[in-house]
Amino acid sequence: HRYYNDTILPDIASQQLLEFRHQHSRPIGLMTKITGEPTDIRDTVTLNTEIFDNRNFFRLMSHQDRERIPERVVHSKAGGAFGYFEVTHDVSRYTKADVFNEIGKRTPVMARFSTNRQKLGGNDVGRDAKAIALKMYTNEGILDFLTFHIPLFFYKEPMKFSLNGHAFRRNPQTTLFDNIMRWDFMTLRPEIITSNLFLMSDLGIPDGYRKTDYFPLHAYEIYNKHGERFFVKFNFRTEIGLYNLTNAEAMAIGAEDPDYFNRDLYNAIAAKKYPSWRLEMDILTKEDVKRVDFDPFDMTRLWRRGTYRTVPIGRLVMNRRVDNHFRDVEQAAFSPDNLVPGITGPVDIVFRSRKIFYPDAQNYRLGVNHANIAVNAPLYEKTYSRDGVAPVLDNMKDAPNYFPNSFNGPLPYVDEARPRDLPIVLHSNAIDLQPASEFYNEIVESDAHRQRIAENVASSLMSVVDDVEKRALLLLTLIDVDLGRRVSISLKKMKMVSSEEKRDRLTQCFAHPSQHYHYY
Ligand code: HEM
Repeated sequence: HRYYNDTILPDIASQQLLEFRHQHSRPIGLMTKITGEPTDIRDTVTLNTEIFDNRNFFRLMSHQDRERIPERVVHSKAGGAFGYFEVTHDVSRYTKADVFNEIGKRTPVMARFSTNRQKLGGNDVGRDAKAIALKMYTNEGILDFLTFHIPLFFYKEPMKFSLNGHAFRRNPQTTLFDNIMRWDFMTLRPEIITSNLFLMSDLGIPDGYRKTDYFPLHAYEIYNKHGERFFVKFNFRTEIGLYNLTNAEAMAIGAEDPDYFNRDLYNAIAAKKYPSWRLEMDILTKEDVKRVDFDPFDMTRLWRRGTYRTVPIGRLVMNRRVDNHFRDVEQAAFSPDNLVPGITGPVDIVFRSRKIFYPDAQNYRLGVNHANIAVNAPLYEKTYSRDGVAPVLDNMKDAPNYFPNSFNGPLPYVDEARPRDLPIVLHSNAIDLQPASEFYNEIVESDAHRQRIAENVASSLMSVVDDVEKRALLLLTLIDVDLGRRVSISLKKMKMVSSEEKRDRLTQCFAHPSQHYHYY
């Protein structure tokens, strides 16, 4: 705690303005219009003046009208930081990617830490997928990893992005999170249940962005300089350890400080407790892929233990706060398709659709030249793309704008090692509850944990109509009879609460919408 006059400032984040004044003992310069004209002090007020003659007023106000750009359709709320990635192990046997070769090599990175279902201004501590979007400024271009803190994805049918997104976000009339919508959709598309059981478990609310693992989820194809290919899943393992919040802790924190995750990230870096992760990859060879008895490209399931080997690659360390959130975090544009030689990328249908939709969203949100915004810019770039809305930077000046040309415009190179064909992956559309059952029986470590999952599920079923509830109980029983039984008993107990108490609960739950809505 620091004192300022009589005010106690609770943490480093609250001292940001004091820090600024500490660094600048005098005003940092003359105030100007955005065109640079110095502002006369008479133009800083309009009272009793002719407003149209004010040389400052219109530029200032019309700029404010345009301060907001569209928020991301998902992962709207976030914090960010800069840092580096350092190679600790030689993985050149598996990939020729320059960024992962040469022990000790450091690559600058930027990360955006977000929560999936909250809008800007929402509550960080919701029971929700947390994410890191990581941008590596490598010598061979930008390499992005978009990750979730749970190790599998909601669905394998990309069309579900929009429809699942609607069902799990806000009711279009009430604007509330709506458990009927969620359970209706989930029971009609049961593959979504596995990732949601993860979210209902103790792993569902990590204690801040630093204290959890992150997974890019897809099986990526990578190749070495001899053209040999491997299929890998990358994992970012937190070095500080896994810590989660209980429902009660999350409720209490969320009521006090909905920005708990962003505050923790900011304060930790300021206090030099740098968040860090070990990057490793689980590897299957081409032959393994043919041999295993599950679909390794299906993002709704985990690779079965014992079928792959894990190899460490390096360390990710976030050691610098962003100076300006809008400039560096809101304007950041990530795409899983930002890849480098040595990493061909994922081959599944979800990835193939993501390739299209990230640049599409960013062309809308930031404009077609979003790669020219400082935070997105690669170390080196020479293209034949031209013009469009700002920023165009030098727009490749007077270089030829067509290709091929005989006038020394930029030339392509030959990557001898790059595989010539991509594997074609066809997925089964059968409903497979095995991943959910595996999670419940093999990954969840104790009966007490199974009981907490059942109670979280039951709590979310409290406000669901009978026919959907029946379908949900049937689905849970099909996953595992014990899960169905536990949820059913918990639900009955919760419903037996006297009607007066029940009214109180509901009142509370509306007063703290996070209890039944955000937390699921
Ligand atoms: C069909 C599948 C998916 C589609 C169509 C999709 C689409 C999108 C879109 C349109 C955005 C907003 C981009 C922007 O405005 O800059 C976004 C953000 C994001 N997505 Fe996905 N997504 C999909 C699956 C996934 C998966 C599997 C992951 C994680 C492994 C993921 C992680 C993220 C993250 C972390 C962000 C936030 C990026 C940021 O911080 O700017 N998404 N997604």
